[in-house]
Amino acid sequence: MPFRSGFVSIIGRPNAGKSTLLNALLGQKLAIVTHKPQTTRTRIHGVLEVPLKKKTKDVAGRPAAQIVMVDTPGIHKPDTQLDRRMMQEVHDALESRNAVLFIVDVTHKLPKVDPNAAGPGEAPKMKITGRMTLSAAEDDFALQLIQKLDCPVILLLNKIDTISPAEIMPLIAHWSGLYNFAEIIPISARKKINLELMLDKVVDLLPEGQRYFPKHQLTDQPERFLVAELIREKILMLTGEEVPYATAVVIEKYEEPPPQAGKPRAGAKLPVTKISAAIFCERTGQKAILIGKQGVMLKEIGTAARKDIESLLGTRVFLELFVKVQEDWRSKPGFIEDLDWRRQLEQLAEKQANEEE
Ligand SMILES: Nc1nc2c(ncn2[C@@H]2O[C@H](COP(=O)(O)OP(=O)(O)OP(=O)(O)O)[C@@H](O)[C@H]2O)c(=O)[nH]1
Repeated sequence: MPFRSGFVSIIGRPNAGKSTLLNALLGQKLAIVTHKPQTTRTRIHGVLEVPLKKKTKDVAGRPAAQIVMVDTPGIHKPDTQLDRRMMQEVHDALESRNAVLFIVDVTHKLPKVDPNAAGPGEAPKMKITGRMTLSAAEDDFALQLIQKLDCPVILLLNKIDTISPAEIMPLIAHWSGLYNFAEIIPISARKKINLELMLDKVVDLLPEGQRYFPKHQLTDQPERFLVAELIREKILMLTGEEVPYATAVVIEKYEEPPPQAGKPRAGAKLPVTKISAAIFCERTGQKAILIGKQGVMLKEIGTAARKDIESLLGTRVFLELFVKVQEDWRSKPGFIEDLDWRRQLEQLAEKQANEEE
């Protein structure tokens, strides 16, 4: 069977489980996951190698494939310049895709379909009331987005580990009335339920083609930016209210250990990666929270992040964290552009070229 390849974007509203799905498929933590909405800020490419499944009497078989998965920020109504940037990331991720996975959280209450809201020939609109307002508006917004796409969309009903099987059928009926999905698959990203089935269906939708990335490359995002995300994840987990949303992390120094000749001796200490990172917040009050009494919070963030970074890099890590105030950075397009890891990568390359001249 000829090899297949293609780009597949994962979209859905905040907290639907996009990053959990990406990590579950890749078998490695690539995207940060927290219970707080809007954890993911930029597009992340995860490169997934899907092995050939031989056809047998009971199994339909599947060609081998490379799926470039694109995780996106949650679809939400933009309030700040940063939100607008995040939504631009979603739009970009939907450009020229082979397929889209639209993921919804089955624990959210269903919005009602309003038969009078749509004109003749238009897609049904949802009736949005009371406490469902925000989440339903976000699903509605997502539906409007996918209606403009010309690639197949698979609906993933995520978190089925939290509901009874009897509750699944009404959900399928509800969603199939709203859009002509290529497939509707109930899954649990956390418990890895139905992910193989989902991969079979995705590969089915891909064209024949060669790999976009080398076989063992897991992501297009260099390690130093994954490191920044791991630090941001700890801030999201350990601080509350506005602080996580007003925080950005920039790696200022990243010194990898020199390459080791030959295999390390048994019992030898691992080499050290030296990393300095700036944590930007918007106000001095937030800075005080991030540092904590006698630096306790910053120490906790650093210790937790260091452990994860060490397991990502496979080295020991010396991590220095600094907290800096950049007033209202979420409203400053220039600063937000500079935070984009692709932009930082360009700047680093320029700096390196200048140093070499
Ligand atoms: N019970 C259950 N929880 C899940 C499942 N998938 C994700 N979650 C949880 O839902 C929360 C949000 O998951 P994320 O993967 O960060 O969601 P996201 O859609 O990437 O969120 P944003 O980055 O905010 O857009 C986390 O607490 C996950 O552990 C699932 O299949 N079952």
